[in-house]
Amino acid sequence: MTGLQYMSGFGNEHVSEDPRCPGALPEGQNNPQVCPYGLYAEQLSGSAFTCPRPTNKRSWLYRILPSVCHKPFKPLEEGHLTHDWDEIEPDPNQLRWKPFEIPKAAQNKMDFVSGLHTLCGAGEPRGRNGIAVHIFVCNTSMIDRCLYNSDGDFLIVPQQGKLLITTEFGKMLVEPNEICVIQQGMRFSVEVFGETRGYILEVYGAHFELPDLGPIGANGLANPRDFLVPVAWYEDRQVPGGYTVISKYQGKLFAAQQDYSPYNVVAWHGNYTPYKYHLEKFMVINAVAFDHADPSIFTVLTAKTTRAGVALADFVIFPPRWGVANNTFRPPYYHRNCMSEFMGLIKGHYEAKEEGFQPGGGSLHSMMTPHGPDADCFEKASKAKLEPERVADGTMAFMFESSLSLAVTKWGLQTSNRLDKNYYKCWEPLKSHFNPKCK
Ligand SMILES: O=C(O)Cc1cc(O)ccc1O
Ligand SMILES: [Fe+2]
Repeated sequence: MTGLQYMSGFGNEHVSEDPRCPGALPEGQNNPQVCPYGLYAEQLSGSAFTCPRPTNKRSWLYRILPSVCHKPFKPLEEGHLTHDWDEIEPDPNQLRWKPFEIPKAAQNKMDFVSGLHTLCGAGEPRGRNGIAVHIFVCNTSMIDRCLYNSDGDFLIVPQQGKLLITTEFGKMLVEPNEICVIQQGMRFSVEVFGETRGYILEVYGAHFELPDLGPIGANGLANPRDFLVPVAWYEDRQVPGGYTVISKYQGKLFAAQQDYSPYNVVAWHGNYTPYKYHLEKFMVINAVAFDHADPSIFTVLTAKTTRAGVALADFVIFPPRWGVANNTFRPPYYHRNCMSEFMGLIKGHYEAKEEGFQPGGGSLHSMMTPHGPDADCFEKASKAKLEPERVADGTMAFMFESSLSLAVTKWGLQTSNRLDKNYYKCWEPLKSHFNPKCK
């Protein structure tokens, strides 16, 4: 498991062959009349054929059988996925969830697919414009079944437990404080090693990119070379009982049977791949004179819309760093935003809320819903001696920030039973300090 190899670079063109079959990649062309080792050639397109070069994405897979060899798809009643954003009346309140419960394997075996729960989202996969935030909780590995998402890309944030992810491109081990992206159409299976939980940002109709750096320059934030891509790995495995290929298609799950493992890609090349990234590698930038900088300085990845500077969704982290700003209220400011802010916590505490916001839980501050530091944080930070100080050591909070107005699902508001009904109370003790006679 630890011996896994990766190739490095964001969005690069890679070539990879399983070392058991040297020369499996055709030389100089994609579709020879007969491929080396008798393999089938299959293209996986991640962008329209005609996209301009910087956004054109595709990979060529050389496999034992083409993916088309399967029985018909049938609806699969499993998990708690939805993109029905009208299940329940809208709720503009500040929302906070206690850690989502992971079932015990002895009582309720759940794998990555059956443990998917949609929490909030907007838009829809058919129009190729939207996002969803899902929580996954599981205790069992996916055995002889794989998932692919026809609707969009999954950015997966494990919070508890490692994920050993087998993909058509090879294997990746993704631990808490790492993230991975499995893009539209890529088949994958998740092995787990105990009670496991995490968050997923799904985007329909866009792929994640590194943010532009503007005046920061040519380096910084998430550096391209720190993104890791798996190397080709295959198994030539017949599965007489039936292997189940699950497709998330137009928001619903469908299952098709086939009698072989889909991880039969002996070699591949291209720039459309899954990848992972360790959040500790993020080169943090912060204010070094005065004021609190907007959290966009912490953007790891962005899924853009066609409106300049407006993200379908940004993945933003709050990493350990130095706080040194003078004459400044250093925690996040009070805020009303034309974007939606979903936050999660991988470990530790979040500086604006020492209590109540826990690892494995979440919060949603919807469009224009006021939010900011709780009363305790305000009082402390208004009086703190402003020395250089480590902020967020040993912690990792993150935000999915979207230009869409997110609806919360019935599971989120009711069935999960994790909503913190007292969240609003954390601001109640804030009192007026106004004194017109004293500046
Ligand atoms: O806690 C939040 O709401 C996220 C957030 C953090 C920050 O540093 C500044 C603005 C902001 O919305
Ligand atoms: Fe905010």
